[in-house]
Amino acid sequence: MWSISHISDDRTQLIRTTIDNKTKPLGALGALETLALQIAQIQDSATPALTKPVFWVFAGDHGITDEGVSAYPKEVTSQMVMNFVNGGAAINVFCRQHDIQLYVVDAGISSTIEYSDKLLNCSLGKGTKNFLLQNAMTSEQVQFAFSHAKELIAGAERTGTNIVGFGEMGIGNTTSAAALMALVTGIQADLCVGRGTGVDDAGVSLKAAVVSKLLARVNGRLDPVSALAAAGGFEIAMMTGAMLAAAESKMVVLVDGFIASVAALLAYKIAPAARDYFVFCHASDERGHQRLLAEMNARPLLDLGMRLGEGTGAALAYPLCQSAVAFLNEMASFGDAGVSQ
Ligand SMILES: O=C(O)c1ccc[n+]([C@@H]2O[C@H](COP(=O)([O-])O)[C@@H](O)[C@H]2O)c1
Ligand SMILES: Cc1cc2nc[nH]c2cc1C
Repeated sequence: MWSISHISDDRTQLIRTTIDNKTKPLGALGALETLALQIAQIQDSATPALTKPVFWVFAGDHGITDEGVSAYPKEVTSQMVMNFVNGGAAINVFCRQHDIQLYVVDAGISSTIEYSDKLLNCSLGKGTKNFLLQNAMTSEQVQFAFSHAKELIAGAERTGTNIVGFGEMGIGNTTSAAALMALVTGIQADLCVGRGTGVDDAGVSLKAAVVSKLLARVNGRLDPVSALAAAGGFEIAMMTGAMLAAAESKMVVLVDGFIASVAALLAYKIAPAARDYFVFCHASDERGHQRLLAEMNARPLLDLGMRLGEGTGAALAYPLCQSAVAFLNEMASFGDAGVSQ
């Protein structure tokens, strides 16, 4: 289904030399140098440009909330969707600040809402099933999620977008994400769960027990698509598909926090070359995130103690991508500036 090629190595030496010849001590722009090289490789160009950034916030409800795994009621998912539509959430603020186009996607929330050009209907159902009792969704729903996501990316590509970010909103989704992480990596349940929206120690233990029960129900590890069917969220399945589709279209993919990184892990397990297109934007405060990033050998750009989701960490990293491209294109070399090397 996916045709994703590794990023080009053709110009790597040329770009490295260009970066090293800029008027700065060798390596002094640190992670920004790695980022500039990655973007240049993605675009197979020594003079990359970022055009028409687009973010999507995928929202979905989770049957696992019946187990009391979140600090907030599940109604908050739909209420926050209206907040996104009205422009009042953190992600709205950061997208406005950085001129990023933002769309909200109903991936499968339980309430009925009015769709518009900014609130898109990709609903796969009125929330997932409680994954302790049965699979969260069917494998057909996973495939629908992937094809909806592919269409969203194709639409953005047609309008000239080459950098995208994905956020999510779903009360209960840190438990779903932790379950997916455990299912595809084999990492033990208590290392995958965290406080999410702010549960106490007993809540964290409950989440670990929920994930352990799920592992017992499905008899251990699963491939990424089966894992999504077993314990996924509609928004996580759609983010996974969108990351794969964006990699297929050679876009820069801004990866947000814990839940988005689980989607990135699934995408990477489905098509390892997709990893080349991922910019890991921030280290979330969610406990399993460091361990998850290590699975992908990822070093995040920012560490701000954030744990909000919505794509907020990714939006904050967008100007760093702009800076990386700008220094590569605009900084003088030692030769140009007459500075001794
Ligand atoms: O992105 C993160 O790292 C992150 C970490 C903790 C919580 N969240 C957000 O909080 C919600 C899920 O938390 P919970 O406790 O309901 O599982 C969901 O809407 C996520 O966007 C997000
Ligand atoms: C208010 C609120 C906003 C959020 N945004 C993403 N997850 C969230 C969870 C809550 C509870």
